[in-house]
Amino acid sequence: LVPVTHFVLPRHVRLPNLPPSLTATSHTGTFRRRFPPPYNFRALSDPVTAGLGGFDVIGDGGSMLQDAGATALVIAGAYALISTFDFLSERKLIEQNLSRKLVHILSGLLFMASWPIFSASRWARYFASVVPFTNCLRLVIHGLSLATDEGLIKSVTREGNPDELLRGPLYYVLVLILSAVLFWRESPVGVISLAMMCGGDGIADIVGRRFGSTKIPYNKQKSWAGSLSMFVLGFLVSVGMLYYFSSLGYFHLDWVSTVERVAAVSFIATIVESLPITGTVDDNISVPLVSMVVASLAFGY
Ligand SMILES: Nc1ccn([C@@H]2O[C@H](COP(=O)(O)OP(=O)(O)OP(=O)(O)O)[C@@H](O)[C@H]2O)c(=O)n1
Ligand SMILES: C/C(=C\CO)CCC[C@H](C)CCC[C@H](C)CCCC(C)C
Repeated sequence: LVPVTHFVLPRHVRLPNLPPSLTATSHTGTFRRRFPPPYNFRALSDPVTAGLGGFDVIGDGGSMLQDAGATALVIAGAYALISTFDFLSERKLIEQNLSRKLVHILSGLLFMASWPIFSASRWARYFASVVPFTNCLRLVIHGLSLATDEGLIKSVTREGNPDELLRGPLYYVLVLILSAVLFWRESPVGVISLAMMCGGDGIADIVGRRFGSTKIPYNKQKSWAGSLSMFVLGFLVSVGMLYYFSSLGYFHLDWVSTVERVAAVSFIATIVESLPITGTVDDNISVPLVSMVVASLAFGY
């Protein structure tokens, strides 16, 4: 017998007295069978479930409007973030490299944090991807010196050389696009990979440059302090972002095994970041891609 609450609760709510493979869908009054995945989370946010914590309040036309508005808002946010760090480094309130690393940490994490303001539509992830895509165009245009934007160059490059825009920053925004399109807010895999690239890799530089006097034996460019801080912050940011998305109802996690799996991903990503391969493959490629592979194996897609 199906309790009446099944029809009034938000769609994503998984009722405790149902078998794990059943999810209530309130708009039709029916139940959608989902095959339980072979891992410890249940994705709850596809077109069936809704954005903003599960309520699809405005229908298809409204979804497009919501996504267009969200895209505009996040593009403005990205512009404001870069301008703020340009202002701070211009005024010498923070050094250029710290500005670059704070942009590295904040832009991807804030981008990911903005995903719940997009609708439940299947197109929402593509609307969201427009944000890194516009930044990708911006990097290519300025990287090729087709236009000049001193603010962008100051807040995003190491030495103020436009060429640099076509390396680390460009790979970074491409990874944001890949993660949004492939994983979106429905899988822990993308969330963890971005947390490792943004939080983990970003803090390794900030801490390593300041406190990294003891170098790693196999890589004199990297330090124990940098790598340890990457492991700890990558882990904490991953768990924090997973908690954020799961508390909004996008997936359910078993926290004990999640913590173990995230620790394993953080450990392997940290090892990869510490290897003397930076000249061959950029950290903004190796760290998120390895995290994606390991998190996919640990959690399933
Ligand atoms: N595990 C790590 C990582 C980084 N660092 C410190 O941070 C600096 C920059 O490291 P990294 O980001 O790998 O260098 P780049 O590739 O030059 O910079 P980016 O990836 O930001 O372009 C290193 O020289 C080192 O002082 C560290 O001590 N330990
Ligand atoms: C310095 C960077 C990488 C080098 O390791 C980061 C480059 C960042 C991009 C130029 C800007 C990316 C903006 C994000 C796509 C959106 C941020 C939105 C948010 C709401 C601020």
